[in-house]
Amino acid sequence: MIQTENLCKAYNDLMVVKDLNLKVEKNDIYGFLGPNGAGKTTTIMMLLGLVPKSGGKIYLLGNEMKPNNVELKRKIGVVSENQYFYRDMTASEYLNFFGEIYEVENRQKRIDKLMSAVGLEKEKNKNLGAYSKGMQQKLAFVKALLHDPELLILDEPVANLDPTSIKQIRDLIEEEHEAGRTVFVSSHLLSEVEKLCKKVGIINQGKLLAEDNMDNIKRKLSDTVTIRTELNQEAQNLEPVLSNLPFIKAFQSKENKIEVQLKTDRDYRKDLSEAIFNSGYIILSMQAKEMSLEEAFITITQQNISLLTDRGNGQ
Ligand SMILES: Nc1ncnc2c1ncn2[C@@H]1O[C@H](COP(=O)(O)OP(=O)(O)OP(=O)(O)O)[C@@H](O)[C@H]1O
Repeated sequence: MIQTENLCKAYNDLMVVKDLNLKVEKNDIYGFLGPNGAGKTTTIMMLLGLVPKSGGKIYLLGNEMKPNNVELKRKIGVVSENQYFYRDMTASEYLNFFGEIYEVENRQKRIDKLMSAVGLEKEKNKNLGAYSKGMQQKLAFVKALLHDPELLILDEPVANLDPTSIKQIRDLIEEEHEAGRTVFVSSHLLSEVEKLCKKVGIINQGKLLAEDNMDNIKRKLSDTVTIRTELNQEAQNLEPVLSNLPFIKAFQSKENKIEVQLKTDRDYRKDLSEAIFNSGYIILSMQAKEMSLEEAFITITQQNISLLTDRGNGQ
């Protein structure tokens, strides 16, 4: 759906995107992440043909992207940080204007459905000049989806939104994804990305450092997983038993709760349960404390760790 090969961008002598090899598959919801100034917006602008690239290739929907490829652009829906609106038009006039240009079938029905999905059904006759930032952003979503694009490219799509609106947009993205759309989304709101995206790409200083599904990224970053277990009685005799097991790297207990660090070369939870049970304890609950996307993001970007060495792309 989106593939870049050694994509580069230089402003004067400064390389801000360096040999970027992205791969977004059909029907992915792909989170494109990176610290401020990492090169996300520049990359998105190049994908859309709005900023010329300095080198490399871009393929969208299987075709090489050329800035004047109008047919290809029609298959893409875009929400960017700064949208331009005609302030004197009502939302309804604005959407009908674009609906006509895109030749959207059942236009009014589609507009009504999308406006109601983002909670703007009662605001459709209001002038856009009177729309708040959040309302403008939701309207940008409606416009992006109006023509049934195959690919959605979203740059900070929920930046101005309140929690209820964020959920409306998340639900809408999930619904559109289930209808077969591929979604490429850049956002600093990592809790949202974590809820929405299966796969993420992380860039830092213009270079791709990681591109994988979230679980693989977390696993690659950590050689242990923390398991918290609650037992039916105080864990006083367990330490000598568990500390001797080769798959346990650390152990601590307090009253009837224990916390162990398990190796991650395979899933050792069954082995742990058996060892605890054979020592005469009953497990009341067991939880894995997962690394959050935020922890993974900070580790990768602050230490500039590349998880891509196995892809042989030299990054
Ligand atoms: N028109 C421009 N001229 C010169 N340098 C630019 C221009 N646009 C962006 N840059 C530089 O390119 C780098 C990447 O910027 P970009 O906006 O792509 O980052 P970003 O990852 O989207 O950041 P943020 O999360 O802060 O929006 C930054 O160092 C920025 O200063």
